[in-house]
Amino acid sequence: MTTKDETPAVEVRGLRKTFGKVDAVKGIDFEVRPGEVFGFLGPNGAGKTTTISMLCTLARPTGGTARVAGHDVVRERDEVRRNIGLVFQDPTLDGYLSAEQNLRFHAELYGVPREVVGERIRQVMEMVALWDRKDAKVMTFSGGMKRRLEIARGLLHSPRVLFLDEPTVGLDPQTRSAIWGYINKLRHTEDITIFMTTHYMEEAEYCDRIAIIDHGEIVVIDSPEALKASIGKDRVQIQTGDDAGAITALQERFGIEAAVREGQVTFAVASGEEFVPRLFAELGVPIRSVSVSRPSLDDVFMNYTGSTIRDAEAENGAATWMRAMARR
Ligand SMILES: Nc1ncnc2c1ncn2[C@@H]1O[C@H](COP(=O)(O)OP(=O)(O)OP(=O)(O)O)[C@@H](O)[C@H]1O
Repeated sequence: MTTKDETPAVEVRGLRKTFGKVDAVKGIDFEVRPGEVFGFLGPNGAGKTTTISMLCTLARPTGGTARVAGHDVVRERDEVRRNIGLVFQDPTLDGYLSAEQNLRFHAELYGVPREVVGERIRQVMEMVALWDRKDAKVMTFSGGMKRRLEIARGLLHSPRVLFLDEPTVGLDPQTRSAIWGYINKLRHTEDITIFMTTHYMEEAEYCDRIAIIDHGEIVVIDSPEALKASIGKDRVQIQTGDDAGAITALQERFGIEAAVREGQVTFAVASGEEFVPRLFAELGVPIRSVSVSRPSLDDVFMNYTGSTIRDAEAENGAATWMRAMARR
């Protein structure tokens, strides 16, 4: 029998952070299991970076506790730091050094034993497909290459938990999907837990579990599949010759609220495919086409927070701007 360490990789109880009058994180609780890819999904300003900063010992909690790799982030800061790797939004690579020199510098900081450092550098650089560029100065790298190098650097000292704050923000879709390729590969090659933040729905899909965070609070935590299933309804979109008539008929005959979205009459219904034959038989308005789709994480976010992630970002952006103006 193998004895697997089941200490949670991250354990958070009542964690809070306030900045003056701003309650950035309002007392959150969650656990991340060893080996999980766990995502924090929320709009800009939701409190994701503040949470990750506390977990990485870069910001001191106002209240509550957090343990990472079994160590308290306030009382055992050094142990936490030894056990984590960080990839943050702002790059901290030295552009004048080569890719390999950047990693050597980091290896010294973290006390990676000399006899293994060369091999380990090669291993992590191969993982992100940068080994053939090891001698190039980092200032010649594209944004995507820099992010890949940062991931390699974050892994160099074989951390137990890798923290990624918006790992693909600002990158083009192709590079984003390449970065995800590397992250997925990691789960097989390294014995590691990954904690990441994102405001991209499609990225949250790659996580084993996600916590949806809004206004400093966790609204719900589960696997993307379970969250989508929890909505319990499919999205049906129809094209008709008479949208207004179709909306009225849906209300009168089926008691369904529908609206025009993206140019099509759209509504939610349990077991969409089974509903379609009834729709054709009973709507009384000609239907040109119909599509049924499973709920997306967009629908999940909307269901649990009452707004779309984009609307929430616009609202948070306005609030941040107003606070900044008030401080002037
Ligand atoms: N140093 C600070 N001083 C004052 N307010 C802050 C500070 N850092 C964050 N905040 C505020 O705390 C709230 C949460 O911010 P945070 O950066 O954690 O959000 P986020 O979800 O990570 O968003 P983003 O993706 O934009 O970083 C916001 O209202 C923000 O304005």
